[in-house]
Amino acid sequence: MTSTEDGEGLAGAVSEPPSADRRLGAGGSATALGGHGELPAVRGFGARLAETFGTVGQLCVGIDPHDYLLDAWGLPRSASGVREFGLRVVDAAAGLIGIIKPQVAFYELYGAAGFAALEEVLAAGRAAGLLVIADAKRGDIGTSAEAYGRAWLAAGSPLEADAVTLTAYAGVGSLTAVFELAEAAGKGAFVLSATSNPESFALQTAQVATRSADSASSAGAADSVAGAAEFSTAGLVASEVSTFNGQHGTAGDRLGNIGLVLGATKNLLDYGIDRDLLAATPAVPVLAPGFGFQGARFDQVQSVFGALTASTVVAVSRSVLQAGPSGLEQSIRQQADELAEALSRPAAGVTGATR
Ligand SMILES: O=C(O)c1cc(=O)[nH]c(=O)n1[C@@H]1O[C@H](COP(=O)(O)O)[C@@H](O)[C@H]1O
Repeated sequence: MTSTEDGEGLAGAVSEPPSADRRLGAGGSATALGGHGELPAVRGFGARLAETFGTVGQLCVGIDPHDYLLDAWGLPRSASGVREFGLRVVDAAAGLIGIIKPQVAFYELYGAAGFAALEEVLAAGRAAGLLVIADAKRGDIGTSAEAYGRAWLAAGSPLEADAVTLTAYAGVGSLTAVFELAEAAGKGAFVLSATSNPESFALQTAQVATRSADSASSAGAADSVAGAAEFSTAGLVASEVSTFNGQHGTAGDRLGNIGLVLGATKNLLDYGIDRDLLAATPAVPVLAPGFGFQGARFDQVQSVFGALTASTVVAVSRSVLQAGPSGLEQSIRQQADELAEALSRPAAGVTGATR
């Protein structure tokens, strides 16, 4: 009997079949998630995200305990400091907004004790009813990526979150097992496509050719020659994620379960991102960092994201966290109001920001 069969859960499994495809089967199975018999119908991450947008809005507060913020908050630069920092953000966010995004790097800094702190923050966020996006930016060849998926998304895993950020440098296909595991578990993932940092431009706008028939008819494709389509790297990632959502998920859900990271500081057209195609049902959920400290403003959301605006998680970290523990709640409330106000205005242009 494997540990998944005896109910210990995926995270502790030591002898499993070699591929997620085999584990999950065509439609997924409860065994893959450490359960028994048929997989119970789970609510998709896209559906849960859409509900959150409808009830508490699109703001996401990042939990990024930089050293200087720990100092300013009067907390030690240690695992107990980042634990306390994260738990205070969870307390302040609960009831005001619906999504948090702990930045794993600031916990990993403190090794095993940091991960123990992160486990507590993730659990507290989920217990408070928040959607928790673990910003871990994982990715690897398929078999290792699958283990990352289990670590961050499997029910009962110590690091269980509602969604995880992924990198697709090994190819979007290398993440298939994570996508399938996410779907089966009602979880989500956000794959880096056009990142907010200035260094991203050359790599993510580089043109790549593909002969994938699916890709050729999807987002980001430029003129094609004899079945080959030209994509930017960012556009290819977007296309493949969009294709996955189109072939999976629950019919009728407005949002797919697998999303993209698109930086708010970017002109998405420069990156080969076709917002209209990605917004077609099921729309690709977008995680959008880059507001505040990196320069983007809430009044630019509609111009940057266009048709994707209603599918976008608007993420802020330092610009909220700098308010300190005593001003945190007020700062979150204020930013949530400002964002709601900006999104309620009629859209002006759709050409995108310039940075
Ligand atoms: O995946 C992310 O969240 C992410 C992607 C990206 O393109 N740019 C980006 O800034 N991020 C993360 O979003 C957060 C931004 O923090 P602030 O600039 O303080 O709001 C950090 O945790 C980054 O690691």
